[in-house]
Formats: sequence, structure tokens, C-alpha cells
Amino acid sequence: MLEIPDQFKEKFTRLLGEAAAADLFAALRQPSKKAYRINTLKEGRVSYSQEKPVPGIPHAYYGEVSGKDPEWTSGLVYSQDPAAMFPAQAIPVQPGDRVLDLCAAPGGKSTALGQKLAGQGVLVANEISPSRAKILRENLERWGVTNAVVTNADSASLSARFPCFFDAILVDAPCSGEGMFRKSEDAIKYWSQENVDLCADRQKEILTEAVKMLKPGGYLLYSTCTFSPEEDEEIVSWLMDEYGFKVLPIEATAQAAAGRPEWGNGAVSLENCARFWPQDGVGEGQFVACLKAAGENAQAFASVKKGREKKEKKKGKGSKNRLERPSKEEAGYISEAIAGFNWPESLATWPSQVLKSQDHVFVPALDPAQLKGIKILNNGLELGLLKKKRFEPSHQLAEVLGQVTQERVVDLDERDYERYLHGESLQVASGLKGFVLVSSRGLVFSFGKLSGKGQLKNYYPKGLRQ
Ligand SMILES: C[S@@+](CC[C@H](N)C(=O)[O-])C[C@H]1O[C@@H](n2cnc3c(N)ncnc32)[C@H](O)[C@@H]1O
Repeated sequence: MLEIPDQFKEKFTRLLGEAAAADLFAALRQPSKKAYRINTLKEGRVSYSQEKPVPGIPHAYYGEVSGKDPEWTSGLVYSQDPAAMFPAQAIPVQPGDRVLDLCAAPGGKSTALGQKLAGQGVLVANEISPSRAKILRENLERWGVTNAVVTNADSASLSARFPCFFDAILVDAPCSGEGMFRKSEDAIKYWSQENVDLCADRQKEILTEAVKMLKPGGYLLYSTCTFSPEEDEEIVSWLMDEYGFKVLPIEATAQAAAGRPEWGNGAVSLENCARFWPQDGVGEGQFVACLKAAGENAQAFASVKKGREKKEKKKGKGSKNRLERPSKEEAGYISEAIAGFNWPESLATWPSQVLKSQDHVFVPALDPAQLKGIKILNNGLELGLLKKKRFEPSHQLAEVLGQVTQERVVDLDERDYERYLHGESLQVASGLKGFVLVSSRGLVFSFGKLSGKGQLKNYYPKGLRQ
């Protein structure tokens, strides 16, 4: 492990006192803690130990998972720092809500939010970096979330499309990563007080846009994986002073330390923030603040919203880019390819909602008109692709259909599972024909296509092969 910078040590000795600072520095030399969450959207047996639950987080356990196991490829588990599980747990989200995860990749918190929504309402999961947005999409897809819109945009472009729109917004901000010192040498290498200050400025920029998108009385969950007050209590103080946010107590953080009023504007309610220190034994460093917006937010942005709606009505008329529904012939190809699969209840009405954009067929989570000008990686459930006189179901659909019991399944033994992950076609003993779900240890992780002679064509996406 690299040496912790002297300037960091001096700063935290000043802030915490000698003894507590020494505890922190000693904990930073210990190995990091590993944990995983189980996906309640899916059924299936997890082979990992469930002996040590993460306290306060339902369905979460200490232990390491492998990205090669069927538990992972089928989206039954997600590997996550235990302390990083608390932001999504702390934000009040109900099925049916409109939720935004503004800095979402790789998707640890988005997968948990998708689970909380249970297929009702919408999750906009946004990531500014194109390569990380792709990973975010893959993780949500694996998790079987059907009501997420994955976007690749900056916060200002989003706020122009969604004024006063969301019931809850999670800003898990890019930060100086002091809480990641045990996990990432880069976090130590690139640490400097200048970077802490730069991060604080960027956090304010992002939050300024987030605030515009929140409904009056909505919830804003702000989190970082850093210890510096400039990025934590000072930012929360700024949200309180500038916008009138209230800091709510967070349940289920018995093992976290309280926020430090003296590191911010002195308000006692800053104690409601949760600080996870590595020496407390939960996981890595994490700061969590749950805030409630004041009512006036409505007035501030109502005018923006009205203006936008008017413009859209005008534009909408006669627009050539309108999405279509699949033709009767195309609907026939779709039905033929996916006949015989059982659907989750939340998708019972999909045939009446399905849309087509060029050859992509999907069930939108949000009206595509609302997303004009935003780069979208996925809107709701991608059903698949129309090809010449046939239809190819998507990988996302396989991960979604894996949520319910199916008959059209081919289960692979360990060796064939590995070969399938590599992209090989297999010879299997099955009387089925056409598209089938492919599983291992009963966990569905892909589509495949069977010829009548037991030849299983590989449909595991090229980008995911290992
Ligand atoms: C702490 S990470 C998010 C982790 C994620 N919430 C999770 O739980 O998996 C912060 C993310 O913010 C993104 N980011 C960086 N600069 C940003 C900006 N100016 N606006 C929005 N997001 C930004 C980073 O690319 C990074 O993916």
C-alpha cells in the first residue's frame, strides 16, 4: 500500500485529535471489507455464505463473490462495499415514485433503487462518462430492472428536461475518495487538498442542477466516499442555507458515527448525517445525508416547466421523428420468437405499450418525447431487434424472464456453462426448438437458440463473454 500523504495526516490529526486520527490511520492499513447484496427481484439459491449479515441492510452479507459465477451472470447478487449500501437504503423511495440517480455508474445504488421500485414508477440512472454508462446499463440489465432509463448526460442537460420532476434524487457525488484509500492506490496517489477543493466546487455544480429537478418536498440523498468536511458537512450546510433543505435522521445506521455540526454551519441537525469510518468496522469510508426539499422549490421552477411544455406541444405537432408501434407483420415475428415464456406480473400489459425505434423494439419507462436531446442507452425494457422477417430477443429480456419460473430452459453443467460464457455453441440433450433461456444451477443468464437436433446457438452478448 502507498504511504498516506502527510498533508492528509496533518489535516485529520487537527480535525479528530491525536488518538482518533491514529485509529483512522491504523484502520486504513487493514484490508478492505467485501460484501454482496441479494436481488429480491429474482428467485434462486445463493451458494455464498449468509452467516454475517451487513447490519441495517436487508439481504446483504459479508463475503466475496466472483463475476464468473452464475449468481453474478444471472444478476442474483451484486458485489458492493458494505458502507456504500447505506445511501440507497436511506433514501425514502416507494414503488411508483419517480427517482433519479444522477451519478450512477457502475450502478451499486441504482440496482438497489430499481429493487425498491419493484417495477413501478421510473428510475432515471444517469452517468456522465460514456464508458461507465455502458457498464451501468449492463448492471441494471443483469439485475432485471424493467423501469429504468439509462442516460449519458451532464447534469445541466438533464435539468433542462426534468424541472421539478422527481420525488427523490440520489447524488452519489464524484469526490476525492479518501474513504477508498484501502481499495484504490490511485485514491492515495492523486490525493491533494487542491483536489478536495476542486471536488467541492464540482459537487455544488452538480447539486445546483439536481435541486432544479426535485419536486417540492422531495428527497435528496447526498453521499460521498470521502471524509473531508469541505465535501461533506460544508456541502450539506450550503444546501440548507442556499435552498432551505432540512436534514432528516437516517434509520438503520446504528454503526455509523454522527455528522459533525462544527465542520459545517454549526446546525445541530448536521448530526443526522451518517459518517462511516473504516475503524468502525462496517466497511470503507462513506458520508450520507438525507435531505428534504422546502415547499418553495415549486414556485422557483414552475415557470421553467410551463415554458417547456408549451414549446413541446408546438414541436410535437407533425414531428417526423415520432416513434411507431410494430406493424402487424412485425408483431407476428415478435410473438413467434417469444412464445411459451412466462412474464413477470409487472409486465402484464407490455403488448399495449410496445414501441419501435428503427429496428429496436422496447417497452418504454418514460415517454421518449421527454428525453429529446439526451443520449439514452436504454429506455425501459428492450425486447429485442427486428431482423429480416424474424425477431431476436434481447439479453435484457432473458435477465427479466429469469425472474419467473420457465419451462423453456436449458440448464448447463459447470463445464458447458464456462464454454457458453466464452461464446461457444453447444450440443445439448433437449427436445425444444427455437429461443430458449439458458441457465446454470437453475439461474437464468442468457438466451440461446435450439435447432431441432439439440444444437444450442450462443446468444450470450459478445461484450459480456469471458
Ligand atoms: C462515486 S461514483 C458513483 C458510484 C455509483 N453511484 C455506484 O453506487 O455504483 C461518481 C460518479 O460520478 C461521475 N461524475 C464525474 N463527474 C461528474 C459530473 N460532473 N457530473 C455528474 N457525474 C459525474 C463519475 O464518472 C462517477 O461514475
